[in-house]
Amino acid sequence: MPEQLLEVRDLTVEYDTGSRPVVAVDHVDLDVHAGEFVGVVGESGCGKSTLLFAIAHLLSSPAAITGGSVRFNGQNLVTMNEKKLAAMRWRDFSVVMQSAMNALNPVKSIGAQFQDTIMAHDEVVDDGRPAEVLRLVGIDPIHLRSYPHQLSGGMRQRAMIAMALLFTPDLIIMDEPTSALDVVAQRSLMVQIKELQKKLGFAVVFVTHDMSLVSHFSDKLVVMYAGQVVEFGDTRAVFDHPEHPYSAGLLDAFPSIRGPKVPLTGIPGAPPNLASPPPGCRFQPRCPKAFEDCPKIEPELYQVGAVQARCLLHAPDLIREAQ
Ligand SMILES: Nc1ncnc2c1ncn2[C@@H]1O[C@H](COP(=O)(O)OP(=O)(O)OP(=O)(O)O)[C@@H](O)[C@H]1O
Repeated sequence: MPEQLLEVRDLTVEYDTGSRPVVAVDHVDLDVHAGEFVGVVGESGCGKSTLLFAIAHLLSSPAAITGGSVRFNGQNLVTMNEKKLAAMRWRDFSVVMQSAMNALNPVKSIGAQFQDTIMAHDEVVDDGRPAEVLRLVGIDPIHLRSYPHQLSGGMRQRAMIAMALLFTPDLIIMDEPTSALDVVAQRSLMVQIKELQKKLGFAVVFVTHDMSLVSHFSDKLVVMYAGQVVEFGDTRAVFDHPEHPYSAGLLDAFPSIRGPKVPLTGIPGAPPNLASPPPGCRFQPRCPKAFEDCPKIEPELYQVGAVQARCLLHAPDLIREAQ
């Protein structure tokens, strides 16, 4: 078993809205091992981005971590001071956000921005490193002299990934890094991220709406619903046999590129307001398998074979009662 890199325990994040807080991340546990590719999926508003921001300690008001820990290489990022965190960001873990390509400074060349990142750390970096990381992501190093507007969207996104690789971190956190690109550019960037990951050995936590992307690229899958993890396990196991009706619904809502043509069903209704989630299981108002206990009992994450699922269908006590 590779070493444990990231250990998230009981992590809770709330947005202070003045009235009832919005609990966007609710007691989430997550383990990431060295070199692993973990996909995080779920509908819009289920807390995926908030979880990533919380892990990287990049949340700003009105969001705040109200409980839990994020241990990275054994150190708790939640209680770490900003100076220590700043030294770790880029060097030990980097973050590539959804609109990363717009995160580049428009009035500075790519090379100058790479230098700024290097200068912000005490690490000694080889002079040739900026050119090397650009080459790694398939961009001619001549573009170190280019300004962001001189690059295409895909190239800017690649440049951000190159920046994330400057110090070869142990972990790269990515929030839909390919969503602004066309399908062809999206695929080629994903293939490249995967190849780099294999070559350089970093772990990835990757948020996406796109089930086909995670099916091809991630080792482990986290399915989130209404701020909670509802299923976690090997991607293949979840795809072959989803144990939570929400995971099954998500899978049925996406077309298979190569598989047989089947009608897409989708999930009726919409995710709940996280300031006042429904009682019991949060998915029960939309669940095709809901039964009388579902609005009454809050399910835990139950071990079901190789995966974990937050569904009363797998609650050991209820299964025993039903027998
Ligand atoms: N500033 C805010 N104030 C109050 N609630 C917020 C705020 N920002 C986000 N939220 C709520 O937090 C929840 C989680 O949002 P988040 O952006 O993390 O979800 P997501 O799964 O990443 O969505 P998407 O896929 O659309 O990016 C949502 O219900 C959202 O309404």
